[in-house]
Amino acid sequence: MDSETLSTLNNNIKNHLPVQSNGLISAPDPPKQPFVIGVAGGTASGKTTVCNMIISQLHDQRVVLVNQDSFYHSLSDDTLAQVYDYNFDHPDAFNTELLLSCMEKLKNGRAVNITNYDFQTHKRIGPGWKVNPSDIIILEGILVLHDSRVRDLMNMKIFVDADSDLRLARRIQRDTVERGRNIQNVLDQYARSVKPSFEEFILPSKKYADVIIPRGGDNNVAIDLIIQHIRAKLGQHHLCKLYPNVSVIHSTFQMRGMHTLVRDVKTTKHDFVFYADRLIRLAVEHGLGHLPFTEKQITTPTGSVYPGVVFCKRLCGVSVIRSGESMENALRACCKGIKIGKILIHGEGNNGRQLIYEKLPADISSRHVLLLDPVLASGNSAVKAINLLLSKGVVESNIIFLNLIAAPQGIHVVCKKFPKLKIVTSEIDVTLDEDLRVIPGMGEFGDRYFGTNN
Ligand SMILES: Nc1ncnc2c1ncn2[C@@H]1O[C@H](COP(=O)(O)OP(=O)(O)O)[C@@H](O)[C@H]1O
Ligand SMILES: Nc1ccn([C@@H]2O[C@H](COP(=O)(O)O)[C@@H](O)[C@H]2O)c(=O)n1
Ligand SMILES: [Mg+2]
Repeated sequence: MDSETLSTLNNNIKNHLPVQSNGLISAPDPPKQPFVIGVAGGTASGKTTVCNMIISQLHDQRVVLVNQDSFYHSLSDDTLAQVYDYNFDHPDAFNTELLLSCMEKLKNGRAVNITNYDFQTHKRIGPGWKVNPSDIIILEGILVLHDSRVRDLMNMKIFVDADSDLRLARRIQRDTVERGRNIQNVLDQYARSVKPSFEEFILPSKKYADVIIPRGGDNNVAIDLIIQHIRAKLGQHHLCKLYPNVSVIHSTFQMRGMHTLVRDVKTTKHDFVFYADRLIRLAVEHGLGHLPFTEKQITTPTGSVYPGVVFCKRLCGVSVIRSGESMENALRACCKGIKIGKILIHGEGNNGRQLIYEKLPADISSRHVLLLDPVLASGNSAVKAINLLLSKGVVESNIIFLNLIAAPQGIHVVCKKFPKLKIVTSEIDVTLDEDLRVIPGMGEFGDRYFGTNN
């Protein structure tokens, strides 16, 4: 790339990002994308039944269901003449390109038109229905976990499992009643293409599932867990829309696994520290990603020019004693020689919080501050700590508040009072209990981390 192209490229990037008065470029916020759940499984395993149960129990218009059936290719008259040879369970039976483009549009906040599919005429039938972009998209169908491009759109992958004899029995019953078939048609099609394709394409896709639901719609425990998870996601989406400065680290099942260990009351101190440290490191890295940067072109050992950026240097950490101190090592590991200040606030419940101790860098007003506290509960201590930083001259928009978990109540309190500050957390919990403890939470973080609990 010549330097002119490079400079045009840099200017193009720069023109789309907020540039501060000091020339620093602010890191862009990723768009808040919907949470996509894929539900696969063999025919008549109960996919549609499970999805309908989830949707009716959620009773929330922010959830939308998209069926892979709507993307079956319509059969031409020639193919229709030999429909008994046609394999409706092969990946090629679907217009996956169209499905991908519809899902991409929905993910990017655009409405799409989706046609219905008629299992009797084997054709897509118009005019279809308008699907609005929603916070949760459930994509259901036999082969939704088969294609890696479709899988990559998903945040959660479910496989509905059911015994194959039961599936065949249900299919015979359903297809003779609802899909205009007779028993012989169903049995022939099952032996010729449904069963072989299940074994070749559908069953192997089970390995990609994050959650397997044995016994389909009869498995109320699994369905309840999924509903709880979706409710938590909906609450999170609501808060992130309300407060654009709240950033929740993208949830992966690795992260959920770490949260499961850290939150589990049975986890030993050793494991708690190990997994809390992993989560803290992620929160710190994510928080650093929100700092502004300056551009810098460098030359690589191959003689090529690389349009790089330089980290923001005027940084400091401030830990809220004691649990915030658990985050200091991760910050030091990421930012060599970083200055770290401390604040101790005392007080419980809704009664006034008191500042007991503070030790902050003398030049803190000219720095970006990473405020460290693993748990944001009521927000009372956070408000006290942030007010102290502001009284020292720190610019509100230069504060990034790093947490592992945050209660919605704490987020409301902090974001309403300090709309320019950024909160970075790895999970938003459900609520606070009457003692202002985060629920489900992880208990007294400091005690568990430093081993001072009983
Ligand atoms: N748990 C269940 N108990 C009894 N019948 C069920 C159950 N789950 C599904 N069915 C029935 O089995 C048939 C296939 O279920 P469906 O949800 O359409 O499966 P899929 O979408 O996986 O093909 C339907 O007629 C449905 O009513
Ligand atoms: N024209 C068609 C299209 C599909 N099928 C069968 O439907 C099954 C997928 O739907 P499920 O609700 O059972 O998941 C699939 O196994 C196809 O064989 C069909 O028979 N005719
Ligand atoms: Mg179905």
